[in-house]
Amino acid sequence: MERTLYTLTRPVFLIGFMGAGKTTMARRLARECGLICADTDRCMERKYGMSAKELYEQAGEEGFRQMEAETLEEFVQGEPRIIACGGGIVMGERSREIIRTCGFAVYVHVTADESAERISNHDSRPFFHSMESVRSVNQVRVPLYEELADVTVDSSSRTSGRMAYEVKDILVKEGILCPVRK
Ligand SMILES: Nc1ncnc2c1ncn2[C@@H]1O[C@H](COP(=O)(O)OP(=O)(O)O)[C@@H](O)[C@H]1O
Ligand SMILES: O=C(O)C1=C[C@@H](OP(=O)(O)O)[C@@H](O)[C@H](O)C1
Ligand SMILES: [Mg+2]
Repeated sequence: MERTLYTLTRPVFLIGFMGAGKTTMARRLARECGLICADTDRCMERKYGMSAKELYEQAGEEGFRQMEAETLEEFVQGEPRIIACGGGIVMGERSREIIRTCGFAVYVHVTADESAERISNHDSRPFFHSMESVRSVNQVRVPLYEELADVTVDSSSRTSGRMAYEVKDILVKEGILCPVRK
């Protein structure tokens, strides 16, 4: 039996705190629907030859946000795709503008505590040196995620597979994800 393939009418941005499952869900959703997916971190890692955390440490907050904005700009110029954004992308004004004006934003919600439980290697992300730091960074960002969100999905007690189905349904209902053939 042939599966249904889909096309996107607009780029879809997955936003939310580290550990929300944006990267995992973007891949699942893309595989499930036959779509292209992209990840700001993976793209920057390929381009600059180092991990996102190393890039963050080397470029600093401002430099890293600038690189993210440039990456988003490239993504939105191409064919619409599912875009897993780095958790701090909302700290960049240019990135917020792109997310607000160029597509549909799905806020994948996770609590700071759940995020810390999921990320087994705390050395792989900035800000994970203490729970106070994780909580305070999250607190600053939540209003920005909420402001940009076209829709919010809760990742608590849900597998990435279930989340991908939930987001797929939402995107179909919103007319953003359209079946192309049986
Ligand atoms: N829905 C989920 N429930 C539990 N753990 C998850 C879920 N989605 C992803 N994870 C795990 O959490 C960690 C971070 O996932 P990732 O997709 O990299 O998140 P993000 O890109 O939002 O930082 C990974 O170890 C991943 O396997
Ligand atoms: O929140 C942040 O500032 C960051 C989140 C990470 O992405 P994920 O949200 O995909 O983990 C990555 O961009 C980098 O380590 C910085
Ligand atoms: Mg990610």
